[in-house]
Amino acid sequence: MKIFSAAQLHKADEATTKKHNITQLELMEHAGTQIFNWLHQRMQGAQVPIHIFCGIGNNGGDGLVVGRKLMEAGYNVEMYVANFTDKRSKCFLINYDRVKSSTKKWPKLMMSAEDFPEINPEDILIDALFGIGLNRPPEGWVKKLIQYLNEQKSFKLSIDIPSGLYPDQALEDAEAVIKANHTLTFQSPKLAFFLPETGKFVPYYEVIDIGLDAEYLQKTESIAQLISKQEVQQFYKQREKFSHKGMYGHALIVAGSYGKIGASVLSARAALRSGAGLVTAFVPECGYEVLQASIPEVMVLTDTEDDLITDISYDFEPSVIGVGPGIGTKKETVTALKKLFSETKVPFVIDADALNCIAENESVMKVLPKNSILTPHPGELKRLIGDWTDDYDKLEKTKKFSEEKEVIVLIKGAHSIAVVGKQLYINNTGNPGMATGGSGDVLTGMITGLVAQGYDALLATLFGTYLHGRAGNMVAETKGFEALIASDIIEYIGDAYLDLFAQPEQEPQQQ
Ligand SMILES: NC(=O)C1=CN([C@@H]2O[C@H](COP(=O)(O)OP(=O)(O)OC[C@H]3O[C@@H](n4cnc5c(N)ncnc54)[C@H](O)[C@@H]3O)[C@@H](O)[C@H]2O)[C@@H](O)CC1
Ligand SMILES: Nc1ncnc2c1ncn2[C@@H]1O[C@H](COP(=O)(O)OP(=O)(O)O)[C@@H](O)[C@H]1O
Ligand SMILES: [K+]
Repeated sequence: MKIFSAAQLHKADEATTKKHNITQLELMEHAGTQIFNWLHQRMQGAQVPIHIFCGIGNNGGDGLVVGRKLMEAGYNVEMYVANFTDKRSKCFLINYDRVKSSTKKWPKLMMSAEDFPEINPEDILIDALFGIGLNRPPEGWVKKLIQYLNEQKSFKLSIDIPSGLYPDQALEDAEAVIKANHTLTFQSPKLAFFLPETGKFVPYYEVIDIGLDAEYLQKTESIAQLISKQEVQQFYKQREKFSHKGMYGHALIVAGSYGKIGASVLSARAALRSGAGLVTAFVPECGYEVLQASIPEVMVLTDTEDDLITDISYDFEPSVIGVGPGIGTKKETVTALKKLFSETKVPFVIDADALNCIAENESVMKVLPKNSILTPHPGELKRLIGDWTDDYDKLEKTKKFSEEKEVIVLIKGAHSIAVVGKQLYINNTGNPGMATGGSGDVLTGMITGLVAQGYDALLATLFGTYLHGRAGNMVAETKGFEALIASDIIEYIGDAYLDLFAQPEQEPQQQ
């Protein structure tokens, strides 16, 4: 799914009204009606008090439409207008009048903190203060209003975006944002929903299709793409009946050091479970028995050193090399990596300590192979590209790094983001249970296993990240978050594949 910027959505709005010969007011009526339908379906006429807080722009206009429709349907509604400026939008004003003529009741005007209403915990709050037109942080009594609403225990529903958040630029005042329980967002989720500093204000959202011009949206290059099941289904390559293991690649996993051999076990097993034809693990001598005993399907090569990797040699042509988990950053390992990178012409998946070795040694950075897939968590990323001021600065710096080095960078996190030059691809699977040691090693193995099978670097990155998160979600369904460990993710890779094309369960048919 495409993620558009505020500017693009405003343009889509214009294109829609022009091309389909409808007015902005009609578009607003349609958007508000969709929100009303959503509420009506859930509330079925329940007389729970609903307080709607409207601003004076089009987001406020949406709130007025919702309020009018709810009142017409007999709901118990109170509407308020936060009158923070006189620059009311045209559609707001028309809807303001419509409320009066339809319901015979003016919304309550709020001019200061003295006008804040009393709210009970069981009431419902609808936030229509600011939408994507926010152009400065809320201040003064408006900020106080946001804080007052946040103090309430009531369920909070934001229209389009929690008020106080910018859709695609850095937050300036985290104390002036509605902490919404749910957000109904128009047409496309906003980039802010997926970034750690702002995503925490959007625990749940749903996209409401308000019918913006499909052709415009299709032609416009979005600022990011959200990768969900629908997208990855198209990546999947079916296995052929007469295929053999030689057709699914031979992955080499270079991982582990004394005390961290488990990292190589996790990566190698994940590569196998993802479907690689053959997997060889290259480990320090001390890892030999551990690997042979724990994964009979994996072949093992060892370094001449017992404790760490010092010279990576092998007697076959790997289809891909996944390198880094648990290898440490000792100088002998750095030297081995530099040699590997400069002498080997196969695709690389580079993770963990291999990234730290690159960041700490300019000479290794210089031989970083083009088209590699780098999978840093934010700590590793910081070592690679330097510090950033906010999430957007982080993305810009990562884009620059990706372009300069010609590599894919997967920034891991709650929503891992693959950065390929200027393009951003946002993963939509995973859960906080996966914040546990070794889950990144599993991901390295999975992406390596996919490249081995012939998926190109970008597809392998996106598909691997999706499956990793989906497998993690399936573990969480049975074990919960806390008990989830990295090995469990591997055990559910198969289920994550099966789930790609699983049909939703059918209701039993009545005779
Ligand atoms: N194409 C779309 O996406 C559609 C958008 N609609 C709604 O329109 C909204 C955008 O409307 P607008 O562009 O009117 O913007 P907003 O409703 O977000 O409001 C911005 C207004 O508040 C002022 N303002 C901004 N920041 C302020 C601050 N910190 N303190 C005080 N005043 C501030 C602005 O000058 C402007 O007058 C969307 O979020 C959505 O709710 C819908 O009506 C239907 C169509
Ligand atoms: N809160 C979260 N929600 C979803 N996924 C998460 C969360 N925390 C971590 N993950 C995922 O778990 C993995 C952790 O990787 P990493 O930090 O490298 O772990 P390790 O080094 O222990 O293997 C990443 O794929 C990341 O996206
Ligand atoms: K809002």
